[in-house]
Amino acid sequence: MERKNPGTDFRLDWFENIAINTPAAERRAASLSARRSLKKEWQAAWLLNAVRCIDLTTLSGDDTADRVARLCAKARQPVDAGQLAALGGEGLTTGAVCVYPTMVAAAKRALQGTVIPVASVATGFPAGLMPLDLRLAEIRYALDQGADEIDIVISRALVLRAEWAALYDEICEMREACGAARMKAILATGELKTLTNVAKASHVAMQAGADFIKTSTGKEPVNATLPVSLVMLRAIRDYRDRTGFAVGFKPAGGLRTAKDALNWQVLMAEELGRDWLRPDLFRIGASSLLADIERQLSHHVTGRYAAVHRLAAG
Ligand SMILES: O=C[C@H](O)COP(=O)(O)O
Repeated sequence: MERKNPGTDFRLDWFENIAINTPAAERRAASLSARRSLKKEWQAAWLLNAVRCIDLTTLSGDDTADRVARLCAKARQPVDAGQLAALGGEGLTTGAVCVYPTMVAAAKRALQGTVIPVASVATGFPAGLMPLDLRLAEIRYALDQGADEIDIVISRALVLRAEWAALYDEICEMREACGAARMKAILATGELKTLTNVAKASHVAMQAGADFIKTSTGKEPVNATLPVSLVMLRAIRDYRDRTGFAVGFKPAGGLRTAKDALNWQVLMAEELGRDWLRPDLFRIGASSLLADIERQLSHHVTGRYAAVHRLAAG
């Protein structure tokens, strides 16, 4: 996957005066479903779109090559073929799979013959508490194994100490190590304390050349939330207005229900427009979301068959 965001010089003036009004962001996020209800007949299409944007993930201490192979089989055919045909979604795959660096080779083998990218976490995921040279070496290792995309973690301490230039320099080095591979910067928002920090870290990551900004590792006590996502999406919009570059967004961690998949897509559409709802600009990082989407899709298929039978019966 080719990267798109060349980054910029460090521009503190683009974000130093940002101050996010947390209650206002929370109110806006909380009123999402009241403002936008998706028509039932369109829900299956939105759910299928969510599937093609999923980074199907396994990041467990007991991962094995066999588990990764099963995950990849699911990525190739995420929804029952009969259901997909009934809904007009033939050929659908997930957006990518996401694994630890030592599982990349197994994932590449299992995905041979497809164009499904393999994303690898790196840089000492999830905490990132390793010397920088080791974190950079891990990126190079994952690429050597065949990773197409790299999900880096940022140093939370640099955010908490407001060392923005140091954060920028570190992410630039990671960006360079990633070469042509798409780089997603995990902000670990649940550990950044304030929404203002989330906004500022988003700007720094984009200026340093992140192709995506991602909310969470899935390992923090609080993972993806709608208020955090709202703030990140507005930072993406601001960066696009200043530079012309569209940076992608990846909510991740704790997204488990079809309703989550719909809510996050509606938020994206509201803040950035429907054009952003495609795998090169939107991914959902999730290990267990697909099961609920499948369940909900099967209701849509059943509903459609019931309607056809009613019509046939006359
Ligand atoms: O990047 C993806 C996350 O680690 C997935 O988190 P999850 O297991 O809560 O879905």
